[in-house]
Amino acid sequence: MAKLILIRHGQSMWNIKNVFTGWVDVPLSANGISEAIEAGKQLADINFDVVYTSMQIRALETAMIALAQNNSDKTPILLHTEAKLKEWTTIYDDEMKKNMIPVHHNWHLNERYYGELQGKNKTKTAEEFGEEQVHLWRRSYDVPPPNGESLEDTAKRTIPFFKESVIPELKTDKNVLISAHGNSLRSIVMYIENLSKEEIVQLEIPTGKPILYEYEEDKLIRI
Ligand SMILES: O=C(O)[C@@H](CO)OP(=O)(O)O
Repeated sequence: MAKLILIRHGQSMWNIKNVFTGWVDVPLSANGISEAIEAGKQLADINFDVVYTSMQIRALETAMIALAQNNSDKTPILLHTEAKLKEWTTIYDDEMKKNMIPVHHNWHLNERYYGELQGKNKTKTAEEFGEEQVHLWRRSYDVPPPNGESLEDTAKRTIPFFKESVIPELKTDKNVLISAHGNSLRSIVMYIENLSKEEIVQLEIPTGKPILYEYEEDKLIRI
């Protein structure tokens, strides 16, 4: 039975500083690296066939560090899409293909774009605009932060991508790892688990803790 694992990146350097990050490309903290190692140990016996990450370094680092703990002996290989890099990519023979895990990085999985809040301290922003307003910006489904994306806007890019790229892999019995972000993953979990606009407000996804699903008869069941 195909498995789908979602993981939010490990703690980033701006998670520690409590700063809105969104599309700012901040790396993992030392603690975030440890979280990715721990997650990788937990997933060590899953033989992954394909990996999807956002374009952001914290998600890529998390996937690669976690896979360094894997028992499968396959090599995760980042597939660049930029013209020159693609041109230089080797064509692998079947034997090599069996021993590699293609890693696709795609902006559709990027964190929710946080607009004018990016780079601002979360506590100070709540003091300035009020707890309630900031909570709406952070967790509601359809209230966008100033000049940023609402979760609904984020879902408009994550869900078509998930349906077009990830579901077909699961249908062909592939084990898939998605390494992404608190809110881009909230939109995906909302879709998979059919959560309402009210329920999604409550959903928090911690850093570096894998969420496991099994794909059976066109359904994803959390295990
Ligand atoms: O800053 C961000 O991009 C996100 C995730 O860390 O913030 P929030 O805690 O509001 O989901």
